[in-house]
Amino acid sequence: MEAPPDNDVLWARSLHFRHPDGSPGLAGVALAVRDGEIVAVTGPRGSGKTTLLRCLSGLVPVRHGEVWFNSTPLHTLGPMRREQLRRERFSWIDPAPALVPELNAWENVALPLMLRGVGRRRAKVAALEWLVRLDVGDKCRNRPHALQQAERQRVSIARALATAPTILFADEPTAPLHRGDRTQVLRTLTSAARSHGITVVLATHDPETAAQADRSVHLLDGRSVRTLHLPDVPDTEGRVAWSLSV
Ligand SMILES: Nc1ncnc2c1ncn2[C@@H]1O[C@H](COP(=O)(O)OP(=O)(O)OP(=O)(O)O)[C@@H](O)[C@H]1O
Repeated sequence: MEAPPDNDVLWARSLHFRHPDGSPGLAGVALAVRDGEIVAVTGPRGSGKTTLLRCLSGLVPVRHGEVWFNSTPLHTLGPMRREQLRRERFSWIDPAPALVPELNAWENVALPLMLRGVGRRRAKVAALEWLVRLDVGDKCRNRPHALQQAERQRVSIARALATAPTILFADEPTAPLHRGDRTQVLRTLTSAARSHGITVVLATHDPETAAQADRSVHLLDGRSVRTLHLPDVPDTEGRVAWSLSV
């Protein structure tokens, strides 16, 4: 078993995955993500984006292939060690906000900080700063049921960034937002990630969202493909794009 290159924070090789009911999920994906990079995982619905993020983040066990986080082979870890790693080094944003209903907005953002040992007062200050950054500072005392869906997602994004994870996995993070708000929230997310040195792996089927990343990896039927854009071709079809399985 050979460890990945030093400057890759996340590295996967020959990644195959089948869902518990036998449905195919991934069919030999390879991926390398450098420290601090923002990588978009793109592809049509059902192409395996969520499944890939779940495998890379240790949410599901990898039985065929390798996933490395720095020099740690995630594919060899048991459930307890994977869970610990996820809690300490990773954050996750779901397409639908999942907040603790009994806690208000700032308490939701502060919770993962307090679970890491940060005192309540310091955690509250940090939570409020992130909520302001995500434009929901005035809703900090509202519980999730008293927030709109888009506001709940802003709180979820604040919570994911507040712990300054090494890697943030974001699965369609702007899906519940109004179209007009998406670019602004995504810019906040990417600029916060850049300023804090957070690596981001972002699943999206939206080309505008993918354009905010440093680089895209395209999935098709659970395989990574490389899209080559040819220079202008003088025909009525305009630019031609080829997809090659790699
Ligand atoms: N829990 C599951 N059990 C069985 N099949 C699943 C499960 N989750 C996903 N699949 C199937 O695996 C394939 C990949 O799904 P996945 O959700 O990873 O794709 P996706 O690219 O994220 O799609 P979307 O953009 O719709 O979220 C699809 O064919 C899907 O139906």
